Amino acid sequence: MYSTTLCFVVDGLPARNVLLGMKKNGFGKGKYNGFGGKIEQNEGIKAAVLRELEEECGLIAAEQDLEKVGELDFIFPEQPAWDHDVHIYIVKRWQGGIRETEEMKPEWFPVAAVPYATMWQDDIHWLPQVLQGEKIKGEVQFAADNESVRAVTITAVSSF
Ligand SMILES: CNc1ncnc2c1ncn2[C@@H]1O[C@H](COP(=O)(O)OP(=O)(O)OP(=O)(O)O)[C@@H](O)[C@H]1O
Repeated sequence: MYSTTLCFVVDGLPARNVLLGMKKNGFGKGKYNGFGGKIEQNEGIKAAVLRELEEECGLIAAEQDLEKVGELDFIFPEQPAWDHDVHIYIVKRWQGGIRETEEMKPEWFPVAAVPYATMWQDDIHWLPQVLQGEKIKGEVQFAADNESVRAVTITAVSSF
């Protein structure tokens, strides 16, 4: 099981608008998502969040501006090499401007128009709560197609 980060840039919490990126290559290609990726060996989680944020959309943030809002395990029973966990963060303050990169094409969405149909199918089970300002923990199990959700347990937590 490997570990990843996922960061949502918002204009406040509860959010009115959220920055998502269309992933252009690799795992999740063709889907909108927050910014993130694998945590490297000996890298701190927050350092990984900031590195991926800048690599994928050009924004620069500081560790003290990252708010942890979720922890999920993604389980792929038919493809166990894909099992991973994700540390989910929100950022409300940043520097620099958004730019399209080789990995992602960033785009702002009103929270009421988040394109869930073009995102990982688990997202609709927890991202609305996160954008409302809740913190969540849970596990998602994917079906044989490695896309549809077979089972999901999400619980609200008061802090991390
Ligand atoms: C299965 N359901 C899922 N639902 C929501 N988000 C998901 C996800 N599965 C992966 N994610 C996120 O997608 C990014 C992939 O990153 P990923 O391409 O693996 O990382 P990284 O950029 O280091 O890798 P490569 O350079 O392409 O190998 C990373 O933020 C990860 O948390």
